[in-house]
Formats: sequence, structure tokens, C-alpha cells
Amino acid sequence: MTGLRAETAAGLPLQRRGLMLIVSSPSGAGKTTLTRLLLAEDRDIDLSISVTTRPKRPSEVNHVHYHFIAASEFERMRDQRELLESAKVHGNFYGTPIGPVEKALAAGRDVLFDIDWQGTVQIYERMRPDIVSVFVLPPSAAELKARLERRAENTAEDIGHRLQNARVEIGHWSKYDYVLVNNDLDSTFVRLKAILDAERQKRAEKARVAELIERLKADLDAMAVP
Ligand SMILES: Nc1ncnc2c1ncn2[C@@H]1O[C@H](COP(=O)(O)OP(=O)(O)OP(=O)(O)O)[C@@H](O)[C@H]1O
Ligand SMILES: Nc1nc2c(ncn2[C@@H]2O[C@H](COP(=O)(O)O)[C@@H](O)[C@H]2O)c(=O)[nH]1
Repeated sequence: MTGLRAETAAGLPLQRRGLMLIVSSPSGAGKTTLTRLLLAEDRDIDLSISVTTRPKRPSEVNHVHYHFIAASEFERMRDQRELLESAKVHGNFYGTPIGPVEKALAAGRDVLFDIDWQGTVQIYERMRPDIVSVFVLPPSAAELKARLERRAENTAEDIGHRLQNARVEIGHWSKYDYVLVNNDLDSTFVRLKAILDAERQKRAEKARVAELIERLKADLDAMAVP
């Protein structure tokens, strides 16, 4: 992927080398659980830490899970084009700071995004060839509700709101490269890793073929009858 460039929101060139793995799902389906497992096991991928205006949950650590910021700071970042994408989700604002993504990709590292479908569509517009996107579904609506309740980090009102939004969010499944039904966590994680492995191999193979093609062309040119 070396040498490919894309325009950022700020119109700056964004060097693209790593692969961008986007994982989305309705709230409670399990994408954060899956992405944390992946980050713990895979040393070659970095999490894109989003900014958000929503309050921190008890289990979350500022600057590790999110950068928790005021609405005024969010607006400033968005207006200064410091965000690769941004969206309003469940009544709060979220966005992907562009700097760390640029840095990781330029260093050849893969980047993991836990973002919603609105953000996914915005990043598609800029860098589709480098993206692998996965949509995670719950096995049933009842299980989705039970997971949100068991997580015990949202009010009953917020859970109701998230379940209503799930109806809209699942309608965007076909925008994604892969869909995983997260029934058994272990087997979903195995399938997520298999997707990442296959996509890494595909890109490495393409790079090898591109090099071979260049060599073949040069050799054929050299053989050409004057
Ligand atoms: N396969 C699974 N089986 C049972 N419980 C699960 C499974 N996957 C995740 N969970 C649990 O469901 C709850 C919700 O998971 P998680 O927080 O990962 O969801 P999420 O999709 O990231 O939600 P949000 O968008 O709100 O961040 C957590 O308590 C998690 O431990
Ligand atoms: N478009 C974006 N969506 C994001 C971003 N960071 C998180 N999210 C999505 O928001 C919801 C809610 O997350 P929660 O942690 O508050 O439960 C979920 O779908 C996330 O994927 C972002 O930077 N951009």
C-alpha cells in the first residue's frame, strides 16, 4: 500500500500503508468486547481512540477507551478539520482524531476503528481500498437487551433509546464487507481474527504481484526489438 495517498478532511495528504479495520454494531452486540480481545492478542494493530462528548462509564479510562471532551472542544476539532469523521450517536457526539491514524498508518501499522455506520460511510468516501469493515449482529433482540442490562452501565431510559436505534443501525448491514453474528463469543472472535488474517494476506499478496508485474514489464521492455 506504500505510495497510495488520500485527501484528509483538512485537504492534507494522508499516507496510507496499514489496513483499516472497522467494527460496527448496534449498542450491546459485543463489538467493544471483541475489539478489546483483538487488541490484547494482536501486536500489529492500534486502536483509534475516539473523542466523545458522552459521560465516562465507571469501567472506562480517559484517553484509553475514549478522549472524553466538552461539546465546545468537539465543535472546535470538527471546525478545524481535526476529525477524519464524526457523528451524533445515541444523543452524543463522537469523532476520530486524524493525527494518530495518520501516524499509525504511516508507520505501516494497522488501525482498528470502533465506530458507527455514519462514520464508516464517511471514511469509505476517503479511503475505501484500505478498509475492511465488519458488522456485528446479536443473535436476537432479547439477547441484545439482556446484554445491555447485564452490562449495567446505562440507565433504563438510555437502554430503551439504544434498542430503538438498533432498529435503524441494523438496516445498514449491507454496507459492510463482513457480517458476524455474535452468539458464542469465542467462536465470533476466532472468525474476526480469520477475517483479519485473510485480508492481511490478500494485501501482502497484491503487493508481491504488483512488484512482479513491474519487474516483468521492465524485462519485457528490455527484450523488445528496437
Ligand atoms: N457473545 C457474547 N455472549 C454473551 N455476552 C456477550 C457476548 N459478547 C459481548 N457480551 C457482553 O455484552 C455486553 C455488551 O458488550 P459490548 O460492551 O462489547 O457491546 P458494544 O457493541 O461495544 O456496545 P456499545 O456500542 O454500547 O459500546 C458486555 O457486558 C459483554 O461482556
Ligand atoms: N461515527 C463514530 N462513531 C463512534 C465513534 N466512537 C464510537 N462510536 C460509536 O458510538 C456508539 C456508541 O458507543 P458507546 O461507547 O457510547 O456505547 C457505538 O456504535 C460506537 O461504535 C467515532 O469516533 N465515530
